[in-house]
Amino acid sequence: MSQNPTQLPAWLALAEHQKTIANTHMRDLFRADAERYDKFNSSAAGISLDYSKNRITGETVEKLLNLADAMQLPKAIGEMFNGQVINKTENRPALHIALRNRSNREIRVEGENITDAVNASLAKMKDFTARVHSGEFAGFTGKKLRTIVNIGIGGSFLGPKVVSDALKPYWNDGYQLAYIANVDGTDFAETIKGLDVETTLFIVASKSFSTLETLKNAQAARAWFLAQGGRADQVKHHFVAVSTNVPAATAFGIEEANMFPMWDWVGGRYSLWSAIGLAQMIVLGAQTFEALLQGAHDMDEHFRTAPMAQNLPVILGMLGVWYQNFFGAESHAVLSYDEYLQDLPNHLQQVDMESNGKCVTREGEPVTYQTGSVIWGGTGTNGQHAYHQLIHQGTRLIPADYIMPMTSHNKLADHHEWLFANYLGQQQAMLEGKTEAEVLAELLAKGMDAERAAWLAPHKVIPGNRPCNSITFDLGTPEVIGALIALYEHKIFVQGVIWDINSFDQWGVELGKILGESVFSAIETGKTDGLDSSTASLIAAFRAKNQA
Ligand SMILES: O=P(O)(O)OC[C@H]1O[C@](O)(CO)[C@@H](O)[C@@H]1O
Repeated sequence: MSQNPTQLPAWLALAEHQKTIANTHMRDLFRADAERYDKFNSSAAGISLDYSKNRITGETVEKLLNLADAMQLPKAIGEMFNGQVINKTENRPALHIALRNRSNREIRVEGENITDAVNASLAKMKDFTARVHSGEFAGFTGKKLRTIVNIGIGGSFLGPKVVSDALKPYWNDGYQLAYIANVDGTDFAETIKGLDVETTLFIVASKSFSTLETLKNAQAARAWFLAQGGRADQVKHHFVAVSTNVPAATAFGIEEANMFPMWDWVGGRYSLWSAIGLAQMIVLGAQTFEALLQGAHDMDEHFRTAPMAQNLPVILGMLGVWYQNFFGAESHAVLSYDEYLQDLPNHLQQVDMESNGKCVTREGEPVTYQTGSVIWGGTGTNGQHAYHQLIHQGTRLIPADYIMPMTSHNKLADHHEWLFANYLGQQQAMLEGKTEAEVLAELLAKGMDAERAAWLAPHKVIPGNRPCNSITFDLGTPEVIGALIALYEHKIFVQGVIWDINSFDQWGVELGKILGESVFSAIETGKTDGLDSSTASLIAAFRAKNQA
């Protein structure tokens, strides 16, 4: 039997408590307590979290932690870290933490200490990286491989891309890195344009080696390689694979020596720390990649050992539950004031929405409450000239994480000061807003006549009282980026535990894949009997345009 969280006394206490908070404005909470910032602040692994600008009091935090306790969060954390089979529908543990287990703690899966296998894979990645750098592993004409093209999708693309973008200041000189993910010929065509076949290395990154998009793009890359003058027996100089599926990668023409392992106990969306990160290691260098792992490990250790009240993933996760389940919020914005982190919302969309977009409990019973939130976002200040209007004056409550490094890799005039000023200005607007009295006084002071001012004022009122977290760090170093991504991974886990769902399977994406295959065969044969009229008509229209 599942434990329905909504029936727990801890949940009911929160629901009661919410009624008092619902009528409290955060600006009053700040005015009443000069130490509010100090009270709702925590940091770990180079990341500081100021969560004072939330609709909470000390009592709220206590009650949220009671709920975490009642849902046995500490036990669940222990189970994940100890390698228990927590992904029950796929009958496997979820051990991305083992991929960055820098202290070499023993973690056993079916009796085997997987830390050894992880270290061996890392050693193989490092050796390969060194051989690419030195030119020992070279292209078919003997030239050094300088352009790395990662072919993969979902977790074999989004996480790796966040890492390589975030760590651009650390790239080795002379390397290019490109990604091909979509089964849209445009993605392939635009990426391949102008590449030099002699110096291009394709990494086929696919845990399953059966993902349609990746296989189609890998085949297209192989065809391109042959059309550009490469021979079939030279494919091995330009293609390597990261996969659990050795036979499929072998059938593609990749030598077993050039295959890098993956394991069933790593979910695709949590795999950037594994050999799925090979392209990043080549471009960044092994030392930087290991620093990324170290940062994630530091956050893991914090999550595993820190008391709940100071535990960053626990705090972030429980605040999310507070708004999604007790205030009816539907989405959560990730607003990064760091150009290097522009893809973070995309990555978190996959990690969060594929993990917690579930409507049954771990035991398969329908949930009676909201689970995963809609994750969206972008970079500041661009977002301020777009969706911030809705954040400030729309009808929906959208909690937001504002993320920013205190110092910049690219110091330019007073840009960073302005960026930080905007970072804080937006949060102030969310917190304080602007009352009707303030708006009126301003308009009248500007000389507007009283009737026009009274009419205009409601349009300019900003309600405020909209919650946000300030997440800061000194500089986007490899360690910090590792810790930041791990922080969100664990936040998602915390929420999955509270909602009693399995955050590590993804059955919802399977049906569309299967239906895509049957539509494909209908496109080829023209047989649409039994299909709904919309699908059948659109197939007919597509065939009419695409068949000679
Ligand atoms: O690495 P693979 O096996 O090609 O899978 C790619 C992605 O497909 C999914 O299974 C579903 O979209 C993701 O979980 C995964 O990251």
